[in-house]
Amino acid sequence: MVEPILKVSGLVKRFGGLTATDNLSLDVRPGEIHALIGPNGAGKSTLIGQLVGEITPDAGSVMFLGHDVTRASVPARVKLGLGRSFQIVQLLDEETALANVALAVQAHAGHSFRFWRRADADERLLAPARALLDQVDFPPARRAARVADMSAGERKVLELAMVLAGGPRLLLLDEPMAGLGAGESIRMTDTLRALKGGPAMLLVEHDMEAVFALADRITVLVYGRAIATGTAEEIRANPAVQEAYLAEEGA
Ligand SMILES: Nc1ncnc2c1ncn2[C@@H]1O[C@H](COP(=O)(O)OP(=O)(O)OP(=O)(O)O)[C@@H](O)[C@H]1O
Repeated sequence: MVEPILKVSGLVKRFGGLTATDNLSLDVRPGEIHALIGPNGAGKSTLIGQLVGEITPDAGSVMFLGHDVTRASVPARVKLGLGRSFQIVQLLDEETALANVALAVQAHAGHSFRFWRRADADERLLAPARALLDQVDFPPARRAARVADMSAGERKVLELAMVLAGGPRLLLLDEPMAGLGAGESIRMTDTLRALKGGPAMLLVEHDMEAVFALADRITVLVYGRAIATGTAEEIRANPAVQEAYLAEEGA
C-alpha cells in the first residue's frame, strides 16, 4: 500500500464542553485531492488549525510524510512541505503580480528578505516566478498590473502561485472558491485540476460543484466526526450524508 502524505488518527479537540474534533481519522494519499465538507460549525476550520499547527489537539496524532507533527510548530510543518492557501499569504498591494511571486520565490530560496525590492529585477527569481504564473494560468497581460487593481479571482490565483513557490508536498486549500464569482470559480476549478499529480491537496470548500468536480475522495464532517469518506459517487449515494448535509444544501 502507498504511504499516505498525511495521516490523521483519533484526533480530538474540545472547547469547553464542545467537542469540535471528535476522534477524527483521515488520510490524504500522494497526488490525491481529498475534499472535506460539512455544514457550518462541523469543525473544518478547527481541523485545518490542527493540521497547520495553530491549534493543539487534546488527543490523537497528525503524521506528515512519516513525521509525527502533532505538536510541531507552524514553520516546522512548512519546512517539511506543508503549504496553506488561502488565508496565510500576504500580498503586497503596491507591487505587481510578477514581483509578488518573485518575492515568494526569493523567500523560499533562502535569500534575505531585506533586499526584496530587487526581487523584480533579478532574472534568477523572475524566471521561476513566470513559470509559477504559467502553472496557475495567470494571464501574461496582467502580470505587470498592481495587485491593488486585481479582482478577487486574480488575487486568489496569485496566492496559489506564491504557495506553490515553496514546492509543497501537501496543499491545504481553505475555501478557495469563497468570494469568487461563477466564472472565477470555474477558472479556479480548472487551475486546481491542472495541478493534479503535483502536490496532494486537502480541499475545504462549500462550493459543492467544485468539490464534486475536483475531489478523488470526499470526507463528510458533522459535529466534528467523519460520518463518511468515499468517492463523489459514494458520497452522493450515502443516505447518512444526504440526511446530514446534502439535502440541506440542496445539492
Ligand atoms: N476557539 C474556539 N472556542 C470555542 N469554540 C470554538 C472555537 N473555535 C471553534 N469553536 C466551535 O467549534 C465548532 C467547530 O467550528 P469550526 O469553525 O471548526 O467549524 P467549520 O466547519 O469550520 O464551520 P464553517 O463552515 O462555518 O467555517 C463550532 O461549534 C464552533 O463554535
